[in-house]
Amino acid sequence: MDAIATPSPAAIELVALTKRYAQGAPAVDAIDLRIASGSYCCLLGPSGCGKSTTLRMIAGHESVTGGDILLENRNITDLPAAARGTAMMFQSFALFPHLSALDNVAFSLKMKGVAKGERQTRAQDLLERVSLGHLAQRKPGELSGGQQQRVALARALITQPRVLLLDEPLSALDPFLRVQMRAELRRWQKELGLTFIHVTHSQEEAMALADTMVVMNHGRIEQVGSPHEVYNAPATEFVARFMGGHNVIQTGTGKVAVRNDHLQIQPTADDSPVMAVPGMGATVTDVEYQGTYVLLGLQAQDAAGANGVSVMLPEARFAERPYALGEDVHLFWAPHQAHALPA
Ligand SMILES: Nc1ncnc2c1ncn2[C@@H]1O[C@H](COP(=O)(O)OP(=O)(O)OP(=O)(O)O)[C@@H](O)[C@H]1O
Repeated sequence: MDAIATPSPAAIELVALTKRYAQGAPAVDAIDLRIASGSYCCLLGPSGCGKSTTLRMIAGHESVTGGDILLENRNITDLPAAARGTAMMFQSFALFPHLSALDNVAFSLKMKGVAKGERQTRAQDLLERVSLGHLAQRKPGELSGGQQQRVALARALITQPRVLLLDEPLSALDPFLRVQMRAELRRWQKELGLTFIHVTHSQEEAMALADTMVVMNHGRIEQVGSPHEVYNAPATEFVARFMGGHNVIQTGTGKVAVRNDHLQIQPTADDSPVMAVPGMGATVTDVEYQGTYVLLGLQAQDAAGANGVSVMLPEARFAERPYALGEDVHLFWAPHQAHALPA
């Protein structure tokens, strides 16, 4: 007997979800999205693209203008935040400064009328789980940024959510701690087996964390895919430019995106044939040493005219044959490394 393939229920499904604040373009414009259960999803995009509004609608902190939100096939669009099965972790952690870590974590159980003994036991268990059991009596001001983040996580988890929503959770931390806490978030998500939906404007953060990246622009979704898929085959010019590390080049048959480590250069004086592959002439305008590689800025003549492009050369390759400012070069790439972009 043939089994009918039914996709496993998405943790979260958005159907034509729309938010309009006032006249003008909607902040979120009829987006459709399925987020797999137990996955780490990052909503990514520039300021104002609608990613926080999307997260707040999922959380129930923002009303919906149109469309639906499903959590494991249950329509939660009109449910109050506390009844949805989601929990939110905020940028500044939003901990109560006058309460101990334990009381911060137990707070929502107190609001629900759970008896003191039980709520303290559950809060202590969660603090142990994030390795903070020994600091349960400290106030937030007596904890490091990373420790505060763990308290915030424990506080979000105490309601036993199916989906954890994180709004720029790392942006208040200094760069060193941010990278460290990023690894912790990823580890927690895997250990807990929960679905995380994390809003960020940082491509690097999304690439490091996500199973699925959702790149947004002007209230719409430009691309959904794994970091590898999005980085290696940007679907649009916006994605190619926003992700960075790509050049958008106008060829005779349309625009293509080529990663800057996939562009190759050769001195114009060198007679080795490069004509079989797409390419063009260019002049070196910038040489930036970056450690493991050297980033060259070039002014190239593509089909649309002068175009600034960048080429990343491994340090050893540059050392073998350094390029100087003002030098004329051939710029070329392998056809399979160019991704056609829609006009
Ligand atoms: N309460 C509000 N009232 C009116 N307009 C709003 C409100 N909140 C957001 N907007 C507008 O909706 C659009 C999307 O905002 P949103 O906060 O979702 O973007 P974002 O991608 O999260 O940006 P950021 O990274 O700056 O937070 C923006 O144009 C913003 O100005």
